[in-house]
Amino acid sequence: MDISNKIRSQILIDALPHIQKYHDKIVVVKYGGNAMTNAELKEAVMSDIVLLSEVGIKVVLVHGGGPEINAMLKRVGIESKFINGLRYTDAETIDIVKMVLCGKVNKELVCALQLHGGKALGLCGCDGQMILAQKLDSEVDLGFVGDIKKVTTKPIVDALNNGYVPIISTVGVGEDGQSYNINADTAAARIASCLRAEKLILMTDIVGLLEDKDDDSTLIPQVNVSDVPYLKKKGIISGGMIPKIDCCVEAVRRGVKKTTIIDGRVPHSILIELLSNEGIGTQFI
Ligand SMILES: Nc1ncnc2c1ncn2[C@@H]1O[C@H](COP(=O)(O)OP(=O)(O)O)[C@@H](O)[C@H]1O
Ligand SMILES: CC(=O)N[C@@H](CCC(=O)OP(=O)(O)O)C(=O)O
Repeated sequence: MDISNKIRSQILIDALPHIQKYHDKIVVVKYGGNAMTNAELKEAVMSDIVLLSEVGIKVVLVHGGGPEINAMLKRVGIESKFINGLRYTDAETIDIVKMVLCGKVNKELVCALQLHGGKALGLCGCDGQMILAQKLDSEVDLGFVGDIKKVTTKPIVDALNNGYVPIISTVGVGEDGQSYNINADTAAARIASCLRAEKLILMTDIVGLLEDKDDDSTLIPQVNVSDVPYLKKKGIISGGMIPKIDCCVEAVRRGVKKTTIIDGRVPHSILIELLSNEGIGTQFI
């Protein structure tokens, strides 16, 4: 056997225990950032998800779409406004959020996965009252930004049990029928914990949690959630990483076995993380 065949077969053999570990288990992937806007990376994510489903892993895809919402708001002459990382969502904005997330982005992902031979079912938090929300109570009024009151997992579980990959956009519904805009990381973490998922993967545009956010060589591969307050106090976790890490902590505390932040700029990062001995990014335990 030449060396390249040896490497090829070793990679496949290495995948076996990981496939066995995750077989029939639920893995929630929050999809966003570069991996969603770059066509090549998007293709890689779609084929990864189809591969994982074909080997019996129950993948749930929760997607973002912040940049697409910004672009559409710009087209209709509305300025995007963020407060503490959350979009100020007035009556006009929630309409655009619904159109973009539940319409355009969600259906594009459903079609893309199907083009790769997968079976996808697009859902938003309003479907089957999957994400029951209420107005987020915050110091500054954020309009129709929602706080998750309850997740009904039946539509997701039914889709999985029928062989579909549920693709979820994070617009929730209030008891009065009002739609609410929910941050996709937050929703993914809550959905993962309600599903008692084996794993939550948050894709982002950085290698993971870094000791020094400007130096990729300072990756922290594993974090115990009890160390997070210390890391925050030391100023290691800042900016956009704060809500992301909070989601990881919440997911682990609520029973998700493993939560990992991975670099969505790396092609096939989901496969490397799930099915190789290496793993990538930062894992929270
Ligand atoms: N310790 C840290 N390690 C990595 N990134 C950090 C850290 N502290 C702050 N950040 C910042 O957080 C950003 C990731 O958050 P964000 O841009 O909100 O992600 P996303 O758009 O994927 O939701 C990084 O690009 C980086 O600038
Ligand atoms: C309340 C709030 O901010 N909602 C987000 C929902 C989409 C999202 O989270 O998309 P990314 O993951 O691409 O950032 C928004 O309106 O942009």
